Amino acid sequence: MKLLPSQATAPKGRMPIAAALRSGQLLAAVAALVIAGAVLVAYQLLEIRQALADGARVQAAIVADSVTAPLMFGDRESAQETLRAFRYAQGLKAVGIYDQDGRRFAEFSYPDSRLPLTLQAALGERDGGIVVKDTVRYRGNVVGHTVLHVGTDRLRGAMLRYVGLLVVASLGAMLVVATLGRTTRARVAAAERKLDYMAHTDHVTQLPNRHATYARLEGALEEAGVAGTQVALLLVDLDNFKTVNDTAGHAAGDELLKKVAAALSGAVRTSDLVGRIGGDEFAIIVAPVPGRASAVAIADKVTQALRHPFAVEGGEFFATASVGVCLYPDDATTMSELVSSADTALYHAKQSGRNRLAEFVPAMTAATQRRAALERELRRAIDGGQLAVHYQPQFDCASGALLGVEALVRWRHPEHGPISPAEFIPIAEESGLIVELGSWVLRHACAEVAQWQRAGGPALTLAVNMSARQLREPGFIEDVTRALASSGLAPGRLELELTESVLMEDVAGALAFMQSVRALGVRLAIDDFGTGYSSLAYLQTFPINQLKVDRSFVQLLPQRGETIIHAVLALARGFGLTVVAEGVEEPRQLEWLREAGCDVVQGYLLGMPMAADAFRERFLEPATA
Ligand SMILES: Nc1nc2c(ncn2[C@@H]2O[C@@H]3COP(=O)(O)O[C@H]4[C@@H](O)[C@H](n5cnc6c(=O)[nH]c(N)nc65)O[C@@H]4COP(=O)(O)O[C@H]3[C@H]2O)c(=O)[nH]1
Repeated sequence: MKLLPSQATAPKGRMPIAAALRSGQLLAAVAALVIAGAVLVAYQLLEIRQALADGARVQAAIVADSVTAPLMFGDRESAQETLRAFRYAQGLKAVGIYDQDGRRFAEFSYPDSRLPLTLQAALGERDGGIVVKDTVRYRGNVVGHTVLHVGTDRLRGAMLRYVGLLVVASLGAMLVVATLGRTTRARVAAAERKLDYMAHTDHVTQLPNRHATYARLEGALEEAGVAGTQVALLLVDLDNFKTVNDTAGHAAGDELLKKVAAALSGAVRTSDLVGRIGGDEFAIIVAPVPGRASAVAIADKVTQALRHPFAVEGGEFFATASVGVCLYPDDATTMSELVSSADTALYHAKQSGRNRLAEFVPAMTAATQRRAALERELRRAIDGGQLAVHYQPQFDCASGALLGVEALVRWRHPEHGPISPAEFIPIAEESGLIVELGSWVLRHACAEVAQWQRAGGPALTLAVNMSARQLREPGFIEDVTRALASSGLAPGRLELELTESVLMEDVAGALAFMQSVRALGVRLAIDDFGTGYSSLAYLQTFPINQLKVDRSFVQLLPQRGETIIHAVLALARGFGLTVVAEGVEEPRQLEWLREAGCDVVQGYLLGMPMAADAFRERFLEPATA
């Protein structure tokens, strides 16, 4: 299944930013409007009430000024006439005049708002309205009082209009805010979707990235745990992706990855998930899977899908893959265990030759752990003085004279004791440590062999093994030059041994490398000859000096293997090369080789690989004594 990044990633229980923003903004806007509205309404209420009271006070004062005479002369009619002018006054409920003793003298009022008979009662009576009083004086003496009673109906009406206006204004403002907010939110949501996509998608292949793939695996395991079903995890590692990147460039590498992603997606069902979890590593999750046989069948389909060449800019490339298969819950019960077991199976698939698939079996774990530990410790061993070079003598087959030595690296682990090069050299090759290790062996052996000669020993040829990785290392030729210069060993005394498979991996590269080596005057030999698949035509092209017949042929002698060795010897003579037979363990093998005309011999019969001191003692000191 192509994982939709948004699906894969929306974390449970978390509100997306846009939604949170939307509800938060709305609440804040409503709260702000309610508070501001309440403050404005309260303020307006006080203002209007104050204005009504002020107006009533002015009117009371006017009445007081105009009723002095009627009061003094007891002219109720004139007073009444004066008050009648208030029939047009808006909001007024009653206006009255009281004499100096506080008795009602005259009044104008509406029927339901009659003023009481006494001033005291009139001042006490408010009925929610506003009551104001003024004093009527004549030459400083109080002659009466005026009282005005103003209703608050107008106040209510004004407030209702004001609140209505406020609500309309607020709704308008909210509409504007909502329109602007919708645009902002749409932008935020789009940015959020983009971020989410980028965070969970591999930008080269557009497949779910490592994070999204493992999130999906976690979900699949949870579901399988509940439903009681099985999940298969397939880890797919491209075999030679680095070479494509190195030789054709990163653009071609990216294009190849895209095509591989499409091929993988095409090889599985749409309900399965394909993700890219590393540079050249993909993961396939099949959930649910009926059983182990189905998982292996899918893995097989995946390797088949990558068996054809892919056309990318810069040529056609093979992107064969190794696949590790692991099943939940049979092989692992947790996600990390499942991933690590699938990784172990992948490692074993690679070990057993590329373009393979391997199912996880528990026995794999111990071997892989040891390998990982050895890789870690080998790094320390190179600088930590745990390595040594041992020397195995090589002799002239006819005369028996010592001609040279082969340098063979040894690792004495502080806890595990000696570890075989057959175990740690492949680890060093895979991890790239071989570059550092090989250059240490080269420097060390050149210095030691040159020193023997300076001490009076014979001029020996030094054979040093080389791995494919060193051949591709740009600084290797400088390493050789430096080792020769610092040791003083003559270039013609150094011989680099390359295996057939190393040469055939990249013929053009190997040829260029060999020409640079030969230009230094250093010799070249093909190691383990006969075990690879060298085309004889290349023997003519490669500037080599010597063939080393593999010990598996020598050990068949004298009853079997004769034909092959005769053929090798004839071939070498034809091309002007010398032949070394390695692995000579028995006198009759030596005898046979001598009679057949082999040039050089090496093997336990003639001398085991030994430490420098032991070698000097046995082979050099008699000569220098
Ligand atoms: N059965 C038998 N074996 C014999 C006899 N004579 C020699 N041998 C063994 O055969 C191997 C010869 O080395 P190789 O084919 O280059 O194979 C080497 C070589 O490929 C690699 N190697 C060792 N040292 C280095 C090194 O410094 N650099 C690199 N790149 N590879 C190395 O490790 C391989 C194994 O090395 P060793 O364990 O030292 O094993 C050595 C040596 O001890 C014999 O008569 N009988």
